[in-house]
Amino acid sequence: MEERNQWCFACGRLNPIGLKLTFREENNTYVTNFTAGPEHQGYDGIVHGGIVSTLLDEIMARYIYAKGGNAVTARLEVRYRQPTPIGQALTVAGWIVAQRGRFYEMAGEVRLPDGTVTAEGKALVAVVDQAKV
Ligand SMILES: CCCCCCCCCC(=O)SCCNC(=O)CCNC(=O)[C@H](O)C(C)(C)COP(=O)(O)OP(=O)(O)OC[C@H]1O[C@@H](n2cnc3c(N)ncnc32)[C@H](O)[C@@H]1OP(=O)(O)O
Repeated sequence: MEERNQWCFACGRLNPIGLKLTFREENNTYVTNFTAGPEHQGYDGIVHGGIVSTLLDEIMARYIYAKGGNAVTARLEVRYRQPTPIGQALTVAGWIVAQRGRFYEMAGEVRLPDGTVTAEGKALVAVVDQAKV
């Protein structure tokens, strides 16, 4: 395992307050599962929008990282369709929409166990030199 970046807030195994996400690829889609707790909420029972945004940011950028690129998010847009509840096993998925040189146009979504999409993401992910990350 690579020793760098183990304190990533979203995926680092050493970060004691991180989300400790793990990932898999299914049918050209990058996927993680996450169950938010009260420490991740804004309003009672509702996942903080910044955490939802983090989940989407991570799934989209890390897909390009997993494919071997030093990926950073250049632009991120989140549509919060409905409140995302804590205490439910969320599925977060991201996929490539298009590639233009070293920029990837990405999309993603957060789903409840019943398939309801609570948030949608769009991102532009850039591949940069290793020295920059
Ligand atoms: C275990 C490790 C975990 C791995 C997964 C990590 C997931 C985390 C994801 C993140 O959150 S990364 C942190 C948040 N993102 C950043 O900190 C990125 C900060 N921004 C940059 O580093 C640079 O702005 C960037 C690399 C995105 C682009 O700078 P460049 O110098 O490479 O691009 P340049 O300025 O030469 O522009 C090239 C083209 O891209 C366009 N461009 C640049 N930045 C853009 C941008 N932000 N949005 C849209 N377009 C952009 C720019 O207009 C131009 O288009 P044209 O050629 O058509 O003129």
